[in-house]
Amino acid sequence: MSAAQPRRGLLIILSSPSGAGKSTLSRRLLASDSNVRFSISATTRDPRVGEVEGEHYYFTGRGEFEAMAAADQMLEHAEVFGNLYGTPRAPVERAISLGQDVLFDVDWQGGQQIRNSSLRDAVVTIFILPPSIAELEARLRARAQDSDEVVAGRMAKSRDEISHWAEYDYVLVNRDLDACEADLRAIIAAERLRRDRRPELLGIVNALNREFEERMA
Ligand SMILES: Nc1ncnc2c1ncn2[C@@H]1O[C@H](COP(=O)(O)OP(=O)(O)OP(=O)(O)O)[C@@H](O)[C@H]1O
Ligand SMILES: Nc1nc2c(ncn2[C@@H]2O[C@H](COP(=O)(O)O)[C@@H](O)[C@H]2O)c(=O)[nH]1
Repeated sequence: MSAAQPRRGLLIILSSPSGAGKSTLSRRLLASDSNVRFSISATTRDPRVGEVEGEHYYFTGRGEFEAMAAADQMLEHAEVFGNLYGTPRAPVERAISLGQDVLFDVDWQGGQQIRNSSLRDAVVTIFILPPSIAELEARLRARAQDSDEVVAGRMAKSRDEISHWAEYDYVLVNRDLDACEADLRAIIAAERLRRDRRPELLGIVNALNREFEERMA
């Protein structure tokens, strides 16, 4: 890696139907990997019990949210389950320019928008499947943070979210949490290696091409 080109962080995107385990996996990863930081989204949804402003989300009104989006301050934004959610752009750009990897918990619409953004070269997308629909519902109910009506709404949307699985680079099944976390770490380790080796590989390929040209001269 040359001094003129500092290593850029990865954008690691996690998507899944609601309740498959993105937040749980994110918490585990963030607790043990100091080079990953979480992208704190803005949302118009009401805070759940225990959710902290600026830690879990930036809780905003619709007007404020729409003004940020109109000012191009969001890397992506979408309506999910009747609320607006979006990723503030500046913290992500700052973190990756410092070489930190950024973890996103976003729905398929957010995943698509980030994958199509100017940062696409550094994006790694991972979709988390539940082992079954019955288990997905059981997890949403066991989390005990949403009303029956909200759980029903999220279950109704889960098929649509799952239909986007093949758009992702990697797909994991979160049956056993420890095993799924291990797979997630393995993906991140491999993607870091791929990014870190790229400058060296480009140098080697350039040298090989020069050699071809010398032989043809
Ligand atoms: N492998 C697992 N086995 C059993 N329970 C799990 C597993 N993974 C997560 N859970 C539990 O399932 C519930 C939902 O998980 P979590 O909140 O992480 O889902 P999520 O995908 O982030 O949902 P949302 O999209 O609604 O934010 C939590 O109570 C969590 O403890
Ligand atoms: N497109 C985006 N989706 C987001 C963002 N932040 C969260 N989400 C997704 O919303 C649902 C519901 O989240 P919850 O916290 O209300 O359970 C879930 O699928 C998240 O992945 C975002 O910034 N952009």
